[in-house]
Amino acid sequence: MTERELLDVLDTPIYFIDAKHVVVWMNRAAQNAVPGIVKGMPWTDVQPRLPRTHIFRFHEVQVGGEPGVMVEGTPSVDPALLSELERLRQANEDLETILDTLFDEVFVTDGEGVVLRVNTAAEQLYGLQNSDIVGRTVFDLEREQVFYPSVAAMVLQRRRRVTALQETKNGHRLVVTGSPVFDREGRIVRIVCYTRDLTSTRSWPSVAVQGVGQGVEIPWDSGLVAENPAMKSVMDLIRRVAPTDATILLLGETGVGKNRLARFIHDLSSRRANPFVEINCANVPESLFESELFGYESGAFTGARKEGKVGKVELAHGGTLFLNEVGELPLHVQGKILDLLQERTVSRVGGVHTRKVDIRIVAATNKDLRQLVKEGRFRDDLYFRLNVVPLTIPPLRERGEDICTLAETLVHRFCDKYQLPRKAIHPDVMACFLHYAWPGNVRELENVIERLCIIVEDDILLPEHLPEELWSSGGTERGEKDGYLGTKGTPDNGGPPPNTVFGSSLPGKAAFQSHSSPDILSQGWGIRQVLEEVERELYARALQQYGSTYAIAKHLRVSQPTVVRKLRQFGLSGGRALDSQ
Ligand SMILES: Nc1ncnc2c1ncn2[C@@H]1O[C@H](COP(=O)(O)OP(=O)(O)OP(=O)(O)O)[C@@H](O)[C@H]1O
Repeated sequence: MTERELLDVLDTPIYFIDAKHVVVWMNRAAQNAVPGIVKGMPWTDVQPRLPRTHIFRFHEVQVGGEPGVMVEGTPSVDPALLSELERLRQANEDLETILDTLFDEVFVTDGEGVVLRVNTAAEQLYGLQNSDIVGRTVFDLEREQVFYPSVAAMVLQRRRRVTALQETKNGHRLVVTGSPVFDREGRIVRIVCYTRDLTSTRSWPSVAVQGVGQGVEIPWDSGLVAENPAMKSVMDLIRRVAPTDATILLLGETGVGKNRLARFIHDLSSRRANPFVEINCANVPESLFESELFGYESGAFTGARKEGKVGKVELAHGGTLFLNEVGELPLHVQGKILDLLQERTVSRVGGVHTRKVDIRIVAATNKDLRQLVKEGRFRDDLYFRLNVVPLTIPPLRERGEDICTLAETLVHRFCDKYQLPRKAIHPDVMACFLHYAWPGNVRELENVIERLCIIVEDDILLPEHLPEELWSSGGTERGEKDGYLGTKGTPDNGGPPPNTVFGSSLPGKAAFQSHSSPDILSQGWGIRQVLEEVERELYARALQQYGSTYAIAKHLRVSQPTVVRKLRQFGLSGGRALDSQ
C-alpha cells in the first residue's frame, strides 16, 4: 500500500499544500467533507469553506521534495459541552464518594430492576464485588439468593415505598427501605434502596423471611397487614374457612388482632350483610350473663324491663356471634353455650318457648383453654366444640415483617388523621421496633405511633423520640432472655458495659455522679434534661477516646450520620472534621 492509499482510508480530512499555498492533494475524507475543492485551488479559497465541526492543525512536511504543509482535521467538541461533561463527571465522582462514605448500603436500580449502582458497603453485605452486582437484575440476584427477598422487586410490584426484612447469602440480616422515583408519565425510572444491617445488633425474628408474593391476597381495603409467613398462613386458613359455617377459635396474646380477625371472618362469609354481634365475656357481670346472651321475657326477674329484652344470641340471627375472651365464661353459662352450639336454639330467661337461631360462632381467648380444662375451670366438651378450627395468631415480636409494614402504614394513618405532614421512620427506630418485645402487640404499636405522630415535630422519627422502654429494648426481658444486643449491651457482646452511664465502668465516673446524685432532684431537672446531659457527656468522651465519627458510631452502636448530628447538636467539634459529614 502506498502512502497516499494509506491516507485515503483514514476518516480525518487531510490536505497537502505546497510552498505557493496551493492544494496539491487531498484524501477521500477531505473530498467528502467539502465537495468542490480541487487540486490547484489556492488555500485562501479553501480555508473559509472548511467545516466548523473540525479543528484543523498544520504540520510542516516535504511536498514533492520542497517544503510544504499538511493540514489535518480532527472533530472538534463544543467547549460548553466539554465543561458540562466535566461537571457531570465531577458530580458523579462526588456522588460515588458520598455513597462510599455511608455506613449503610445504598442500592439503585432502574425501572426494570437492573442494578445501576451500589456503594462499597454492599460488597461486605453480599460477599460480591460491585462489578458482580451492577448490571444484573434484582430478580436474578434474588433467585440466586444473593439476597432474599428483593425489596426493589417489591417496590416494582407495589409501586410504593416498601420496608422489609432481608437476608443475604452470607448471613446478613437487613432492614431495607426501597423508594420508587417516577417520571412525569408515572413510570418508575429508579428505585433507591437504603439498607441497615441488623446482624450484629439483634436476633432475627423467629420466623425467617420467605415467600414474598405467596400466600393470600388480602382485600386491599381490609387494612390488615400480614406479610409475615406465619401470619400469611393464618390468613390463608381464614380465607378457606370463612365462607363455611365452621366454628372458629382465635388464640393469641392480647392485642394481636383477634377481634379484628373475627370481623374479617364475618366480612368474608356469606353472612356479611347480617349482624356481627360481640359479647366480651370478661366484661359481663356473672349474674347478668344469661340475660345478656339469651335475653329475658317481661317480668322475668326483679329490675327486668317490662317489655323484656332480646339477647345477643338472637340479635346475631343470620350473622356471627363473637364470644370474645371466651375463657372468662362462668361455668354455669358454659353448659348453656354448649346447648346453643348443639341445638342452635335459644330460650329467653323466664320464657317457655325455644327459638331457632341461625348463627355462626367465632370465639377468642388469650388464655390457655387446655390448662383451664385441666384446672376444671372450663368444660372439656365445650372446649372440643369450640376448637373445631383453632387459629393461633403469632405475637407481634415474631412478625418482624409485619412490624415494618404496620409501622409505616400507621404513621401514614395517624399523620393523615391529625392532618400532619407525613413522617419518615429512621432505620434506627425501625431497628428498635424490631428489638422490642411488644407485650401489648399491635395495639401497643398503634399507641406508640399515634403518640409519636402527635408529639414529634420533625418530619422523621428518630431514636431519641422513642419512649424509654423502646430505645432501651435491648435490655428488656426479651432482649436479655434471647441474648439480644441492644443499646444497653454487655461487655461480653462488645457493647458498652451495662449501666455504662451511671455505673462504675467508665473512667471519669465523677462527671456523671453529679447528675446521678440526689442533688439532681433539688436542681429540679427533668428526666429529659438529665438524659440529654448524660448523652452529651457520653458523646464528648467518645469523641475524646475514638476521634472518628465512624469509630464512635461503631462503639455507641448508632449510625455515623446520627453521630454527626449529635456532635453538632451538642456543639462538639472535632471528629476529624466530622469525617466528611
Ligand atoms: N394484622 C393487623 N393489621 C392491621 N391492624 C391490626 C392487625 N392486627 C391487629 N390490628 C389492630 O390492632 C389493634 C388491636 O387488635 P384487636 O383488638 O383485634 O386485638 P385482640 O387480639 O382482640 O386484643 P384483646 O385480646 O386485648 O381483645 C386494633 O386496633 C386492630 O385494628
